[in-house]
Amino acid sequence: MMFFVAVVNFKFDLGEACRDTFLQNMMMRYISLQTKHAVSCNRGHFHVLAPALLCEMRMCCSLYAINQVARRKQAILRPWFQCSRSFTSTVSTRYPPLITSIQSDIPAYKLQAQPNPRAKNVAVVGGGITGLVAAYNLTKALPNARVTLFEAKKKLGGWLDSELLPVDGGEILFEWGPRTLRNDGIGAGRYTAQLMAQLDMADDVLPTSANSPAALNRYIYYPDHLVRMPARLPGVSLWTSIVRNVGTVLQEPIFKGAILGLLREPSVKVLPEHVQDESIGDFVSRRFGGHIADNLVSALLHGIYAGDIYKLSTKTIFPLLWHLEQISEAGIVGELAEQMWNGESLLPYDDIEFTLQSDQTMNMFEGPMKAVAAKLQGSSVYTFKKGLAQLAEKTGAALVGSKNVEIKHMNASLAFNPQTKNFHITDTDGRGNTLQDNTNDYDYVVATIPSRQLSQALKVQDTSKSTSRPSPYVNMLNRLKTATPTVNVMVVNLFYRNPNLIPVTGFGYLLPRSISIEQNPERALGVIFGSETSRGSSATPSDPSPGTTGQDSAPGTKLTVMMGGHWWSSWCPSDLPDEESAVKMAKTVLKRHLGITETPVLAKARMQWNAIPQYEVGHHERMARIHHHLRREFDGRLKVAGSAYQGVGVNDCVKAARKASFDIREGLDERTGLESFGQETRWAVYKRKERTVYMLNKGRRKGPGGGQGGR
Ligand SMILES: C=Cc1c2[nH]c(c1C)Cc1[nH]c(c(CCC(=O)O)c1C)Cc1[nH]c(c(C)c1CCC(=O)O)Cc1[nH]c(c(C)c1C=C)C2
Repeated sequence: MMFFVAVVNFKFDLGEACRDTFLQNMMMRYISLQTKHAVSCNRGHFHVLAPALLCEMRMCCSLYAINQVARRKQAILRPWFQCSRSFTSTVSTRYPPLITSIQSDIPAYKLQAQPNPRAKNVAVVGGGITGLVAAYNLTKALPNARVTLFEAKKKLGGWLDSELLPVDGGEILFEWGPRTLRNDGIGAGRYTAQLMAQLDMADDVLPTSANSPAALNRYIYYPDHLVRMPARLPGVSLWTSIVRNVGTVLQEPIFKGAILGLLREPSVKVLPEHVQDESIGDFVSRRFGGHIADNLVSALLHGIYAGDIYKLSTKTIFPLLWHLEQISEAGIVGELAEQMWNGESLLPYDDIEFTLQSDQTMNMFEGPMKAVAAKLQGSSVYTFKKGLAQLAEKTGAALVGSKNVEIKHMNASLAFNPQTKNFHITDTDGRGNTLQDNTNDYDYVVATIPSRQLSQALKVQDTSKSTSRPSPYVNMLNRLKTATPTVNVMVVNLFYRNPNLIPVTGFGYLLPRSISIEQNPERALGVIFGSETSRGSSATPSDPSPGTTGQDSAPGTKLTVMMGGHWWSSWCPSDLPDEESAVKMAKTVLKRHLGITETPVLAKARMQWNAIPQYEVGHHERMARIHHHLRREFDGRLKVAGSAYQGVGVNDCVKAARKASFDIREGLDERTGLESFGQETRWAVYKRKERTVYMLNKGRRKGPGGGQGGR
């Protein structure tokens, strides 16, 4: 089945007339009449989304008619008026269930017959999950090249850190970093699923069913008790669910102002065009009210970034909301409701395009892909039997088994030679002093370390030292140094003998910023009911050994308390609690919030310094500038990937690693990993029922065979 989508972009500059809503409405009605489709308008741009059964011919006739009107109106719509059909009928077809390959009628991107001949020696700096996956993909994409992975620490895997500890009657797995992966089907998660297929990991997967309490029951602690967030209730009818959820919303103080906020949202004024970004706190307060921002959204952002909503960027973290505000007449809520009603969601066009391009390299994994897809079917999140670190271990093991890979445990320092376009990498002591200089030169480098570390690893060129003004190179290093700040999170893992310790079932709970200091002097961000999320979907309440999880062989209750994050950003490191005090603080939190007084059989804390990058207001522009610097200074031979840049989730990191290796294989030297920040996001519509992706594009794209993929 083939669907057409046409987007008509009227662009006109009316001067004062642009503010004339009557004129705009008149035009919208006319266009709508002609095209028989809904029209939206934003600052003089009219958008017509005309999907499905409308044929090209009729669309063109309508466009012709619109052009005529536009010309006739020219007298009124001075000083100039331009009507253009910017893009029509890019098409894709079936989107398959889960993560088998996408089929598309988009003119196929032609993979280079031979991999990039310039890429003979490639270095990957950083042995976290991004570095491991980048190196692994490079070995596949460039079978004749040498790939060297540099990691300063003895251990590979970075933040993926799962520890198996003995207790009476078995073993318990504690996670110190991320603990689950989101099964998002068509998002970044598909790359992780493909990696799992490559590594033959289907049997290691522990899925959490989307219908399980762990997936459906999410709580926020406010003001002094747990409040279940509205969602379908497990095991009851839809109507009962709705009635109970409405009851909760009307009764609980956490939702104060929420209904009014949603109702008045469509009438909220759009930000002036010159505003490039806004904090999530300000954005949500402006459109929905401060209560929603402080009580609900701040809790959500604690669970992902451990960050401050008044610093985090809306444009980077919620690009869709940012976009909808710009384009929608009916407000964000109306727009989202309409999309939900139509069974649609908007996705960044470039993401879909990359999926289509890179999927061509994945066709050989049909069998293992199906096994992974079957394992993930119906799950919301998943982990592995030996914890999330198993993903890093398996990737590392595949690298060790690969002939063209070498792993060097050293502090890499990089110097670029613009003449040869090579990087010279040396071993330093971390303060810039060379320890050994026995490494090769590298044609490409994938840097997966945080931006601050990268600025230290890139050697300052001699020429810049003599001048009084900092050179562009030094400017770049300075930008990198401050590009992405981080927060520290104290992670406390506890294991109790009693399997029925928690008063509710679910994923856990989060604490919003609005919680009083009396209720949270420890600055806890959230508590995870670990036994629930790591149990796996096969475990049921009727299991012979209740409380025994897929990861843990001893029955009991596993909890994780997370503290600090942005709350501690302004604290002096010496004022932060040590790990012993942190365990005590976590126990106090659990006693106050959940009434737990039992002594855990196992309790361990670890301060995760600089654990979570913060995409603060202006991240987009900062990354765009760094992209231009990297291109200019290194001719595209340095690509960046990892949580400091394109997304903090493991799925995002796996995707960024895949993209870096793809770009090197294809010789796309204009790309640095940050190129998407340098351009306006284009959007595609995904129709859930038809499993179809409609490509929308603002700018004209080159026709079949020419220019796809931004080459
Ligand atoms: C070390 C603490 C971390 C906190 N956030 C992250 C880490 C590593 C990173 C993170 N957490 C989540 C995401 C969203 C995207 C994703 O890949 O799923 C990211 C990037 C969501 C999340 N947060 C918690 C869990 C168990 C999950 C995943 C599962 C789910 O959504 O169901 C718990 C949690 N993480 C942090 C806190 C304070 C917290 C509290 C309960 C900080």
